[in-house]
Amino acid sequence: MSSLSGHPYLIMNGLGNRFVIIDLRDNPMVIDNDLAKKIADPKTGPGCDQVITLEHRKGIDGVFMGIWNADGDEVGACGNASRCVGWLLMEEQDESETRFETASGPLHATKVGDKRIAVDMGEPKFHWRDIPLAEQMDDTRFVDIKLGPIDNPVLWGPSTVNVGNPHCIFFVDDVNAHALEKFGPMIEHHPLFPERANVSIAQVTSKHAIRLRVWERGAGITKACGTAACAALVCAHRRRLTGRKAVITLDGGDLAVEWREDDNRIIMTGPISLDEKGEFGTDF
Ligand SMILES: N[C@H](CCC[C@H](N)C(=O)O)C(=O)O
Repeated sequence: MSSLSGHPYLIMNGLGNRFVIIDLRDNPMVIDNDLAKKIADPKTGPGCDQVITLEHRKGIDGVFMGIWNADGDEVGACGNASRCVGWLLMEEQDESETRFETASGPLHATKVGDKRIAVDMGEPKFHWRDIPLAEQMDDTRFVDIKLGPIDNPVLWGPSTVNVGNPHCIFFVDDVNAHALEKFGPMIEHHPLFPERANVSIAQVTSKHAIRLRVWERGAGITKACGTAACAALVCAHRRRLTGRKAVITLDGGDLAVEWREDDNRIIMTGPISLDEKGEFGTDF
């Protein structure tokens, strides 16, 4: 099994959501749980929220974007990293749009400005089996989740949605009034979510603006989460709290999200940043 020592990597971020991006197209290798954790942990590697790879995977045309959370688990979607990978491929191909694959399906990215990328994140899924939830819930706009030790009535009745990954969104009056670092992991690991969940608190400040804070599955509180921004917009619209377009303000900055009526697809637009070019040391 080839190692990563001496292999180059990029550090990129989307609104402070930090990624180590490794191009494995010329020397394919398996990133397992332990290696992903080692890369993501700043004590043992460059440190990041997610490890991202560019790969050629058997049976898949074009470039495949691999995604591993800091806890080492491989997942199917990462909105902020999708903008970064889209930008890298468009720079490489000298194009203003590009397509690439993920475990949750194909993505289409478009350059809409200098280091500003729009990604078509596909269609949301609301059926309880598609989130997935462990038991039948007929209205996933208001999920009856037993909060148990959290026991905070303000948090009752979150919305759930799958936007390539599972999300649970609590709508609150003030995002700063809730200890997300405490109840985030409890909901992430709640038995209602067999694949766990990304957990957000959303404060709707107008028909076209949402303030959002996120506890990411497998990564904890991050400065921004692109898929959570998409999840929050579609869930807010389903609850008649916003229109189909909104600016989502995360701790790290703003994303523009639109849930198109004509084709049911979610378009997420925001900045990217290339921060560093590095090389793995001999201990990899
Ligand atoms: N923690 C997420 C993956 C990364 C999502 C986030 N970084 C984004 O920008 O969407 C999950 O387990 O589904």
